[in-house]
Amino acid sequence: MPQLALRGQACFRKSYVLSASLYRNEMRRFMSDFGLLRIGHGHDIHALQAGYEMWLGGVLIEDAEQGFCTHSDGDVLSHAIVDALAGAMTDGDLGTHYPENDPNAENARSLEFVAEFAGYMRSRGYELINLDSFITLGTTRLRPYLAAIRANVAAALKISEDVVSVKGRSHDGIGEVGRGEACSATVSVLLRQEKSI
Ligand SMILES: Nc1ccn([C@@H]2O[C@H](COP(=O)(O)O)[C@@H](O)[C@H]2O)c(=O)n1
Ligand SMILES: C[C@@]1(CO)OP(=O)(O)OP(=O)(O)OC[C@H]1O
Repeated sequence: MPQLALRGQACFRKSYVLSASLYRNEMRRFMSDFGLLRIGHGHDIHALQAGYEMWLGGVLIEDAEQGFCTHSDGDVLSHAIVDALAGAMTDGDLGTHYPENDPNAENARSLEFVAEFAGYMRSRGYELINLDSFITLGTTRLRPYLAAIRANVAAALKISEDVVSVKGRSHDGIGEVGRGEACSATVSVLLRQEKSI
């Protein structure tokens, strides 16, 4: 069993017999060793339209015959990443930080939102432990692009590619994503908060 889980169990067992203040001390010690772990989820979906480009993780999907007709570049992966980070920090969502009526966000490269938001996250004392993601798209094979997307995301977040995963799914022709009418992304993140209680 990982050391973190063992320490957690020990804290829990002791909490039965220790007073509240001793329990708090134990938790303080646990958190100063490992920090507080926080999970975040992000999701986004955009319709696809002919005559528009498709950008995912800051990479132009050149094989895509349709793209996103949105305020920004519509990069669903980048949007879902910001939402996942904001969720883990309980700090609003994409639209709170990058409103749809903000002229600066018009035609923005959404990967820049990711880089900027990651800087904000660090300034608030959080560290990103790992990120896992899915892009779901029925029409265009993404595998040739996944390595470049992963590298872009890791660079924007200033973390190693070893802790970034970007996967593709087709949805087997089912629903609007499977039929190629839309493209979606889901993201999970784990953050460590350097904070004492
Ligand atoms: N747009 C996509 C979707 C999937 N892939 C790759 O194909 C594998 C099988 O996916 P299914 O959803 O069809 O079962 C998947 O693991 C990806 O590697 C892809 O490249 N582009
Ligand atoms: C990113 C923002 C802002 O430019 O615009 P869109 O590109 O429309 O994307 P969406 O995911 O619909 O909403 C979030 C908006 O805040």
